[in-house]
Amino acid sequence: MVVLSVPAEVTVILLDIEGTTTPIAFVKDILFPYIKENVKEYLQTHWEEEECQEDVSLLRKQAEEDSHLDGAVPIPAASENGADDLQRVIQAVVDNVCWQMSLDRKTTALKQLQGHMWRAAFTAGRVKAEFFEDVVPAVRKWREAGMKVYIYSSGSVEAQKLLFGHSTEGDILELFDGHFDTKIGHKVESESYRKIANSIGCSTNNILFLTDVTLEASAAEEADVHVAVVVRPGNAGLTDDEKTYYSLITSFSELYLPSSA
Ligand SMILES: CSCCC(=O)C(=O)COP(=O)(O)O
Ligand SMILES: [Mg+2]
Repeated sequence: MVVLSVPAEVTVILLDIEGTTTPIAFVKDILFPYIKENVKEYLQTHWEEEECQEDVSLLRKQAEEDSHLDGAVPIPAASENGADDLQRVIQAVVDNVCWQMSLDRKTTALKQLQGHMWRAAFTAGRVKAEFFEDVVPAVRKWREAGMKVYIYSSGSVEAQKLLFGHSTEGDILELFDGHFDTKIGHKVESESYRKIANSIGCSTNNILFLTDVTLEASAAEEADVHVAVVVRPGNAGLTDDEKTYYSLITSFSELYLPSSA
């Protein structure tokens, strides 16, 4: 087995979700279709609720920022002009969500609505999150060795908590010291990793970030965070240069912690 030695200065392991702890297929084949199939009905049922109105406002603001993009879908403001007008606005929100999802956008607005929609599916037990089999045993071992373990995903913190709280391995939320999402900044921006270190109360070089996306690894590395790229079945392929440049692991069990020896 290949072993990657974790530098002694590392005290925090920061984990991506999709493609790292969880198969991309679970997100693409279960979580995302749930949104596409249910978004219209969800909006119609919850439209009058404050949370739903906040989600729509955020999506409308994002749509304004996106107006220069090819295919962008504007969301008009709802007026008092009756049911037809309301249906027109709801349809625009649906089209905007579907357009963003077709590009796999990671906007905070999209992720916030998705998190709220998944709540019903997870809490009713209709969806259970899946993890690669090495994930839970490794996280337990790291914690026993004194590591702190955090999550950093584009999925909203609320969605992350649903995922780890309702999984095929039960509720494993207690295994994590905290969660970060795009509210702290995007995963392809170095500044996000500096802010995460600051929020945890450590230096960036105390963190090891595990992700499947090399753009994220590169941003983290620029902030002096240690990185390893996780290669899982179903993940996007890496170029030869990326394979040479990055430390690669195919299972969390390949990480060797000197402190656990
Ligand atoms: C509960 S997280 C849902 C997954 C998701 O929406 C997503 O965008 C995953 O992105 P990641 O940053 O974890 O690769
Ligand atoms: Mg990922």
